[in-house]
Amino acid sequence: MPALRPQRKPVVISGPSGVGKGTLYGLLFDRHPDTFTLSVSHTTRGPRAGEEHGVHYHFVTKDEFLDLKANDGFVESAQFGGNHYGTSKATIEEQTAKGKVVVLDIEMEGVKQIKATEFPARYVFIAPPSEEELERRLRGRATDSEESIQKRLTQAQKELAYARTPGVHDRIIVNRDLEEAYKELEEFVFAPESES
Ligand SMILES: Nc1ncnc2c1ncn2[C@@H]1O[C@H](COP(=O)(O)OP(=O)(O)OP(=O)(O)O)[C@@H](O)[C@H]1O
Repeated sequence: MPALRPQRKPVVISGPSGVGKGTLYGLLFDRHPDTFTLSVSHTTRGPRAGEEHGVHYHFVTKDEFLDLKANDGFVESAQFGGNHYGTSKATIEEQTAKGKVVVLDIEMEGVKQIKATEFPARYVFIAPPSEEELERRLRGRATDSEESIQKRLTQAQKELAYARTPGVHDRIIVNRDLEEAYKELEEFVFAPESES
């Protein structure tokens, strides 16, 4: 690996569901222990069994969430199934201050929101080799219903179209061969500022 220290600017990773984002940054975390950390979101939903406050999410009340939002405390936020979710600026700053490179796994609307702020970040999009292969991976994962797979594929088309907009992403990585895609991601996150 390069002797270079990674830049500390947070890395925003996006891409369609099932493309392999989690697999790729999981490898990054395994192979570079203590270098990276996944951003911890805020949510108003209740914790599920085994979920810990401050580890999986910052669990907050709706009032706390809305207060933080009104005070411009989030780089991005959204509502799903009646619950609020958001990435707080303070959380990213605290994690960065601990010496970690914060990785944010964010969907397209969140990417648009972060890009509309002055928040310093590097943007990488993970693309599938083809829509057929994306469908194969979603099915192979065997975690989704048919309806959910169809929804994810429709959403994927929108994400791929947005990702083609010039200037949105600093790097687009096609996840065909996992090791090759991993090498590209590693090279991107370790590149000196001027190159990324
Ligand atoms: N290069 C690759 N070749 C073949 N299969 C892959 C590759 N990368 C990832 N996969 C497989 O594709 C499936 C989806 O990967 P993963 O769950 O990491 O996607 P994701 O983008 O994080 O999805 P989500 O956004 O829904 O969390 C997994 O079963 C994973 O093992």
